[in-house]
Order: sequence, then C-alpha cells, then structure tokens
Amino acid sequence: MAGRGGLLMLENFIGGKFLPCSSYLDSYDPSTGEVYCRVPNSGKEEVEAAVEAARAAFPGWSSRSPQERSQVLQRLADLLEQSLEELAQAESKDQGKTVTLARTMDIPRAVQNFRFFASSILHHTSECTQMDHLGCLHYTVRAPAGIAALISPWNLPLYLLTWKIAPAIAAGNTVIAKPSELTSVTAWMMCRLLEKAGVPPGVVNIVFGTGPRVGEALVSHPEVPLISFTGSQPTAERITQLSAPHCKKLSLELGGKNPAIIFEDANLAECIPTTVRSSFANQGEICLCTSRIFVQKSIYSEFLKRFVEATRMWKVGIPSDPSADMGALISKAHLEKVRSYIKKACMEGAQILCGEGVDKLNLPPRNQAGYFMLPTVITDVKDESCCMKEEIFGPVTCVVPFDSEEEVIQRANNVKYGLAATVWSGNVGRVHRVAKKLQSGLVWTNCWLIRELNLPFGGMKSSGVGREGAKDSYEFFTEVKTITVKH
Ligand SMILES: NC(=O)C1=CN([C@@H]2O[C@H](COP(=O)(O)OP(=O)(O)OC[C@H]3O[C@@H](n4cnc5c(N)ncnc54)[C@H](O)[C@@H]3O)[C@@H](O)[C@H]2O)C=CC1
Ligand SMILES: N/C(=C\C=C\C(=O)O)C(=O)O
Repeated sequence: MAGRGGLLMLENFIGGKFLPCSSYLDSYDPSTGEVYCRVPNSGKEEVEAAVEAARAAFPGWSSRSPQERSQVLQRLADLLEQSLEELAQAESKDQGKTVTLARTMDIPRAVQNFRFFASSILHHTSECTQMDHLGCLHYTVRAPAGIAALISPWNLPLYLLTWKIAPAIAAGNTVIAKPSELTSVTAWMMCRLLEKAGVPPGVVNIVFGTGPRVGEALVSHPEVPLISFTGSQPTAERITQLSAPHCKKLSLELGGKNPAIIFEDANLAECIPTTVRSSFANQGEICLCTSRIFVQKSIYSEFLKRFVEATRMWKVGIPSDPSADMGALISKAHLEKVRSYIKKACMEGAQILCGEGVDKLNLPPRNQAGYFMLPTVITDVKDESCCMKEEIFGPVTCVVPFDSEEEVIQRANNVKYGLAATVWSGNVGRVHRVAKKLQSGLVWTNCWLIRELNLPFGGMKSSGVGREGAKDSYEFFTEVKTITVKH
C-alpha cells in the first residue's frame, strides 16, 4: 500500500484486520540508503489489542484436530509459493540481500517451514509406562501452551519468522509475532494471505515496531506464557530478565563465533568454495556463518592463497544483479560496526589480505550511499583479538594456522559462543572425534548448512537456550501433563 510521498506504509495485523498505528518508523532500502517504507511504531496499546485477539481465538483453534490445522498450514504454504517472486523481490529490497538468494533460499525455506510442520504435527506420539505391581498405567498428554510471543531478527526475515509461526500454530497456539523493525515487509505481505489460507482471525497477529517499545511490552505481558526469540545475546538477556517474574518458557537462538577446522587431508577443491560461502553468504549475516578459519600448518600457505583468490571472485553487486553473490548490509550503523572490527584488527597488527581498505568496490552511482562492503579476509590475528572472540555478523573472516588436533579443539572452544562448526578432513575417525569434542550445537563435516529440519537446531553456551526442530519445537510449544490411572 503506497502512502504519503509514495512510501510503502505497513499496518499491524490484529484479529484478522490491518490496523493503522498512531506513530511510524522509517525503513531504509539498504542498497541505496533511502527511506522507502514506514513501519508502525507499536507499543503497549497494540500489544493489548493483540493479546485480546489471540485470547479470543485460542479456544477455537486449539480444539481443532492436528489434521485440520495441518490443512491450513499446507494452504498457506501453497499461497506463499504462488507469491514467491513478489516476496523474493520484497525481501531483497528490505534486507539488502541478493534477489537470487531470496528466491532460492529465503522464500522457499519459508514455504518449506509451513509444509514441514504441517506434516510433522501429524506424527507425534505420547509416552506410556506401566507399573503392573501397583496396578498403574502412566501416560502423557500434550496441549498447546497458549499465546506465544515470537520475536525474529533482520537477517533472514521471513525464513526465521515462519520457522517460529509454523510450529506454534501447528501445535494449536495462537501467536503474536514481532519481526525486526528493520525488515517488516514480507511479514506484512504474508498477513494478506492468511484469510485465504483459512487461518482464523486472531490466530496470527503481527505487531510491528522496536524492541524496547513493542518487544518489551510483549515479552513482559502476563498473559503470554512463552517466548521464542532469535537475535543477539544482550537482547536475550533483557528478555530473560523481563520474563523471569512470570517464569515464562523461553527458546533463545542467539549468535555464534563459528570455527571452520581444516585438516591437511581436506579436499580443498570442495572446502575452499564452501568456506567462502559459509563466511560470506547473506553478507555474513547468518548466525551460522564461519568467522574463524583454523588451517593445519602444512597446508596453511596454499589454503590462504587459494582462499583469498576465491574470495576476490565473490562478487558484491546491487541486489538485483543476477551475477552478484552478495548485496548490501542491513544498515548504516551495522556497516560501521563491521568496519570498526577491521580497524581494530589493523591496530592490533593483523593483515587484511583482501576486501575492506585493500580492494575497490565498484557500484553504480545510485548505490554509492548503500551499505555495501567487500568480503574481507584477516590474518596474523591473535586468538584473544576481538575479531576472534566477538560476533561481527558481517562479511569478515579470520584465518589462522594450527598444529595438532588437540590444540585446535581447545582453541575452537575458547570463545563464549557454541553454535555451529565445520570440520574438513578425509579421515572419518578424526571427523567423529573432533565433532564430539567441539562445544557446538551443530557440527557440519565436509559441508555447511545442509539442514535436516527434523533434528534439533540451536546452540550451547552463550549461543542459546533450547532447541528447535520437529520434536523440539513441538515440545516447546506444548505443555505436557503426566496422568496416572490406577486400575
Ligand atoms: N540469530 C542471530 O544470531 C542474530 C544475531 N544478531 C546479532 O545482534 C546484533 C544486533 O542486531 P539487532 O538487530 O540489534 O539484534 P537484536 O537482538 O536487537 O534484535 C532481534 C529482535 O529482537 C527485538 N528486540 C530488541 N530489543 C528487544 C527487547 N528489549 N525486548 C524485546 N525484543 C527486542 C528486535 O526488535 C528484533 O526483532 C547483530 O550485529 C548480530 O551480532 C542479529 C540478528 C540475528
Ligand atoms: N537462526 C539463524 C539461522 C537459522 C538457519 C536455519 O534454521 O536454517 C540466524 O541466522 O539467526
């Protein structure tokens, strides 16, 4: 919907209706740095209205059979798929990623999220145990937990939001979602499809706005018993504090400082292009991206040379360019934050082998004020440097040498995060050994980001609390009860 000055004006979606808000935020096109959209700046009032709508919808939706709910999810998946191209264009404009990535990864995965949970909800079973000596049978039943708060970040907007909405409503909950204020457009577009898919009013409510205003009102609301959050560790800490007085159930998917461990027997022809992708896909703005590359000394020089050559081929371009591998970063503030890490690395004596400050970015005049930067490789950096410790969340990766298996495991684990690691080796025994010892919720060996949605996804240490996936999400979005029958 075009508003004043031709800007796209979003509205909240509450109780099946689009509702305007009394105040709005500017939203920028990261590829030009221009405002192109206005997002509701919601607060307590909008959260109250959404809670009322979600409460009213809960009895009807939660008493439908899993089969009935599954059909609704399948229809929504079909409708999203029919709008794939429109959604991909919108995601790219709003986030800065390439249209190609949005078309081949973000939107297909959003569709798959609904299809996946539409299917998995049909296959859960409950537990039963016997105590024959006491004449007792024990069994469990599960029920939807109630109104779920779903808070998602700006890096994979529709992909991560639907990863929460789909399991929550499949299990019979009603939801209030708050996408990132930086990337709200595709969530708003999805709302236009809900009625046609058969989602009753009030089952999915979306309130747009900032974390401190609408996010905090939502997570501290006494009638919202569970929160699924993906984003940064400081925000997770704040949400934990706000929800503590109500003992809410939390699922927290946070950041990473993900190592790639490359042994001398790795297949470099596969490892190098995959590690370029794992470092720089989506501008390095995925919590699973590699940012510390440990390479065994005997192949270090060869790896470095070939890795830098391959990184220089990773093309930064305007998001609509089909030959671009990488688009713009999310915001000016984020671009400055990412660049500041490179400055700090230089001050510490590190070397920048390619990218920021070394190579030249080539952009059309219209995009000169966009938030672009080149993929950057840093070396000669100490393990204690902030570039090796803190989540940068941009197209920056560090490469360092190592000698032995024991040493590299210790160094890889020597950060506060524990989300995703990759291990490259042709030695199957070593691969299992190292994977087992890494403090990481996910380990990909000789590959990256091959997702099996059935299995647990999430991090250890400061990378999160809880797991999501077929069984884990079902358990999170339901309350379990143990019943004992004496016969
Ligand atoms: N999955 C991940 O690992 C992600 C990590 N990040 C990291 O976080 C850094 C900052 O990015 P941000 O967008 O600022 O992340 P963030 O954690 O502030 O934002 C994520 C979501 O939480 C909401 N939020 C923020 N403050 C809140 C509060 N007090 N109560 C409730 N909701 C709140 C935001 O509006 C957004 O929807 C990035 O540079 C990156 O390092 C960012 C996005 C995703
Ligand atoms: N949570 C994130 C990525 C998840 C990817 C997946 O489920 O496949 C993130 O980048 O924040």
